[in-house]
Amino acid sequence: MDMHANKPEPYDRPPVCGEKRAAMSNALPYFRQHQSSISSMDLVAQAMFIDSLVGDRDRFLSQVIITTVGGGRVLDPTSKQMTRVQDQSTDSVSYKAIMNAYRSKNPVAMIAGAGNPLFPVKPEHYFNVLDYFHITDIWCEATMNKSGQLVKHFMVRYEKIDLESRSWWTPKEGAEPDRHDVGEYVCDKHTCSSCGHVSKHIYVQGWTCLEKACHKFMAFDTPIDVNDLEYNENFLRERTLYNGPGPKFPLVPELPSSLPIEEGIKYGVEKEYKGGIVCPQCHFASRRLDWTGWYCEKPGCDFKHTTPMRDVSLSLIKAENHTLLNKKKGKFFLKHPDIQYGSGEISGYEVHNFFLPGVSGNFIGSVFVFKALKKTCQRPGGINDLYSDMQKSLRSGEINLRRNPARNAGHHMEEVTSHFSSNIGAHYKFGVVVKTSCGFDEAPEPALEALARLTWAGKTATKNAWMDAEKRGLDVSKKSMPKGFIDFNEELILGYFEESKISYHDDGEKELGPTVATLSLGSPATMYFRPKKRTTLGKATKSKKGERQPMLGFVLEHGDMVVMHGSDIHKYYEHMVEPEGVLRYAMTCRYIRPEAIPDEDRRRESIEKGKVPAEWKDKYQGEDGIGDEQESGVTENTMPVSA
Ligand SMILES: O=C(O)CCC(=O)C(=O)O
Ligand SMILES: [Fe+2]
Repeated sequence: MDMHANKPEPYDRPPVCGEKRAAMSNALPYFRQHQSSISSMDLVAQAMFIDSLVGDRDRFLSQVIITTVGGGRVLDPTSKQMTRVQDQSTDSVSYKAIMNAYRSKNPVAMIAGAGNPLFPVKPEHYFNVLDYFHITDIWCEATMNKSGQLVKHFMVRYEKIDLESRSWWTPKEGAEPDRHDVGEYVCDKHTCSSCGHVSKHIYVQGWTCLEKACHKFMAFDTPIDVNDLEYNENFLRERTLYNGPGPKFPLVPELPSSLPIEEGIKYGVEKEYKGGIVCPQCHFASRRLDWTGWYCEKPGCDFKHTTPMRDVSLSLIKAENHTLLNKKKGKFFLKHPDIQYGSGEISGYEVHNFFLPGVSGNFIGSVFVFKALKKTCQRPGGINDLYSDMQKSLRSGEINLRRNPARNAGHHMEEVTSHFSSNIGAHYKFGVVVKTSCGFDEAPEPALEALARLTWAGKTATKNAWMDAEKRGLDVSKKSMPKGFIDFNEELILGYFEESKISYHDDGEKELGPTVATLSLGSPATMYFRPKKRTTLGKATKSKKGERQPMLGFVLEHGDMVVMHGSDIHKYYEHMVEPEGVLRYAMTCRYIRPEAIPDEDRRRESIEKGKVPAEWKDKYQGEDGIGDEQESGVTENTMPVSA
């Protein structure tokens, strides 16, 4: 913000400001796009973000803003600057959205970035909502680029709709500059004798036809340098009577309401509760980072907004399951022929096992899906009770989940994960850094209950994978899939609101042990595995990026557990999970090898916090005591070899 150091203080504060683009997009319905400068709905511009890309004829005045229509520039490899090498197309989404907003007189919210050198005052934050504007002019002009090429591109003139109140981005001291009323100045227009097109007298150098197809386009009476064109003062001073529709959205949105939750219509985890808010105290845009509510992200502001959360009932979960299974046409598996498959029943679960091939002809890992039978969910102390305890622990704050930076941490383009998370036990980082909240000795009971179940599933899967492989004569990698099971020392709890998901990733930090086990609670989800790009596995998608089609996919229902056994799974494959419903939890246990943690303090802390209290270690032994004699009993009649 140094470039603004000598600028005056603003007259007022912006209606909305912020430091993160995502916070602005989350909080403002008219600015949903996370990247481009124009936000549109149904191809009509709703908001325009003006930041560092400004041209010589851009203006940032009190009531008028002139910019180029975004897009069409390319990076010049020598100057490292964005430049135009060809005429701007009228096919771009930006052009169409702006043209449609012009034709329908749609109000456009202007948002200015602190990267804009024309900012007339000193902005306090990076993102600043100015006001609603309407488009008064769109015209084509030509400029000479650095290579001496004449290129045509489009300019837009925006005028503030409310000409009465003083613009906040004018200097605090003195009268409002460039303030004019409708009718005070008029910019003259002329009709082209050649094409009949009417153009305003925009440049001080003289009138010219602005119809880009006309042979008199940009032809002036006297020879001029197109790069030296200046605006005719009357073009800047003219004010236009606005008679278009009112804005679709208020500039400052209201806080999400508790009413639909209290009235039993909503649960408080629907997508509208994952959006951002604008702090009514300081106008700062804040993201929903915490499970329990919104906490103003402006340092020093203590505003918080929470809405209640109702328990998501099992009957809703059942209905969601029904919808998803219908969509996936029943019991859904996507299985590539190179994947070896077997199924059976173990101790209250229907079990499906998939052996994943590596790149040298053998199998490098197994994915076990333990599908909980009805009685496994319904019995006292079963899955349904655990689900209900989870909801209680989250409501009370005993478990606190948070969304953490996934990309560009600390930068104004920072993006956080779609899900909320919390870590227990050893340190585990997988791209996203989730601070360890506590050790297992102080962990909340639902987390320990999940750990006990996952430990059993992990042990059962590890053992069965080998027995099954031997029985079927499959060549499996001993190195990737060790025979013994190593007790877990870490648990990651994830919470998904409606429309949250975890995109393709692998779990494989170098500290990661060979077994990863996840328990699903609540809304159903689909899980997919696909080979990584640089492998020779699977089939390519049509996308140019070289991505592969998924080789394995299945539905995860309430109470199901997935065990991935084999470190090379994370080397050759990535997985993603997409819930279909309003509320889902996933508790994942891993073994983090302390000796591989480079930082000594973290290593020591991981050893300490990763210790599981003895009473929880082998607490769960499957259902109905069937698993009591696991050593001999489980595998006999399970895992029949099938297609
Ligand atoms: O939500 C899930 O079931 C899986 C989550 C996951 O892949 C992870 O935590 O790494
Ligand atoms: Fe994962």
